[in-house]
Amino acid sequence: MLKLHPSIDNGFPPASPDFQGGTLKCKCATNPVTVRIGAQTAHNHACGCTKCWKPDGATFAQIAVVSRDKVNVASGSEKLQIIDPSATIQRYACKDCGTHMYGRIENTKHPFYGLDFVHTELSDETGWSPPAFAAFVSSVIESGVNPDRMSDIRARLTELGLPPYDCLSPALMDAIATHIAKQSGALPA
Ligand SMILES: N[C@@H](CCC(=O)N[C@@H](CSCO)C(=O)NCC(=O)O)C(=O)O
Ligand SMILES: [Zn+2]
Ligand SMILES: [Zn+2]
Repeated sequence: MLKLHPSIDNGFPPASPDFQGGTLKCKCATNPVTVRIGAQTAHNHACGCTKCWKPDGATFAQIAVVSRDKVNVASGSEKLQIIDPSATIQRYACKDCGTHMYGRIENTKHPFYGLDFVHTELSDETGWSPPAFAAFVSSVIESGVNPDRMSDIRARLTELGLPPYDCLSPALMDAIATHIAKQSGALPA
């Protein structure tokens, strides 16, 4: 079977009603970085881009957003470093194991400002929002996936209930464009 991501390949449970979050833990056996997420996530998706963290051997990342005020580093903050300070999403990773613990947008004008990006499979809790689409699918080629595999990859994503897109989902792209149009004055604010 074509493997995309360990939390996606066998299907995924639905979100639990009233789920209140959980604790993300990096892969270090000792002194792990832990991050408390105090709310349910939204817009969970598989992401094929080169920037999102993927577990060993995975072709896709799984990534969701949550309000930045619900994200708190609980332990190991001294091990966190920003992978690329110039990136739109500043990804805080564990220096020792490389796991990305959260990604933060500091540009207050960005459509997603206020939302942090997190990988909920790093938590032991169940009940997180499941992935609902696949983003930046063509970008897996940038990581070395043979382009000849793309139709099988898209077919498998579709079979799993994750419509494949080469940027974000239409709903998110519309939300981004609406935000930009309101900023420019093309639409009323
Ligand atoms: N082809 C590029 C695409 C990278 C990209 O634009 N990634 C998106 C989605 S990440 C989560 O969905 C993005 O918003 N990136 C901003 C950032 O990473 O700072 C590639 O694969 O590298
Ligand atoms: Zn670690
Ligand atoms: Zn990504």
